[in-house]
Amino acid sequence: MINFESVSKVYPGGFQALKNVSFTIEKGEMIFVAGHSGAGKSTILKLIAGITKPTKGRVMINNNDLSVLSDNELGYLRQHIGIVFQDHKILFDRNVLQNVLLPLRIIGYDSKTAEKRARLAIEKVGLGGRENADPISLSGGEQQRLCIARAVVHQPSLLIADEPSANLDRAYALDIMELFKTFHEVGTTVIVSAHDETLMQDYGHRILRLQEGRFAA
Ligand SMILES: Nc1ncnc2c1ncn2[C@@H]1O[C@H](COP(=O)(O)OP(=O)(O)OP(=O)(O)O)[C@@H](O)[C@H]1O
Repeated sequence: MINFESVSKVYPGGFQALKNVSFTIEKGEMIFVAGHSGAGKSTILKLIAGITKPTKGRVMINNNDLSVLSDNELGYLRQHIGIVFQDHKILFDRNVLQNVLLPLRIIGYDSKTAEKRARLAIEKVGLGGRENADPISLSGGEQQRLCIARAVVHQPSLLIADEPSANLDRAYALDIMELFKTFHEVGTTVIVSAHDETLMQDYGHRILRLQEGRFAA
């Protein structure tokens, strides 16, 4: 369970990205974070991933206050989180399989198990057969699928995606949402942000609507 308790975030330079925000996300829930550019969506996701810390308030995951965890404890927690970043973070000097293998190498999987899992994840996101492709040869939608394969290859219990459908045609964007739905259906907690709320409407999941760092009325 994720719990934001009166969380504010002021970035160096003084910009207040979040203003006293409180909410709870249940284990196994799928939830959307909506809002215009600059509303604070990425800040919420980065706080959940422990990438940045609140200026005020507490971010709790399974009753652990992220601010007081040691680097080792945070590292352990992140092994249970998969993140799809807004800026992809694909390594273009490695092929599709090598990109997906990377998180497993970091966790320390043996190479045989790692390769088996990576191939399964690639298959799952619809990129089967493209294992040896250079990422640069993939379309935007396929690159996004590669990022999703890399985020889920270690079977995280929490999957966070920051604007995964940005820059994609509507049909591709909806396909990506469907893919997230399949992870939710097997019990993963899934948090997806987007500025286009129409992509979220058909799912019936909760939408956290942000406006200038607060929940919209
Ligand atoms: N590291 C930072 N330093 C200073 N200001 C920041 C930093 N990160 C974000 N901000 C500012 O905080 C505000 C909220 O940013 P955030 O990235 O959370 O918004 P967002 O809703 O995800 O927007 P977008 O959809 O454009 O990514 C923005 O005005 C942004 O410029």
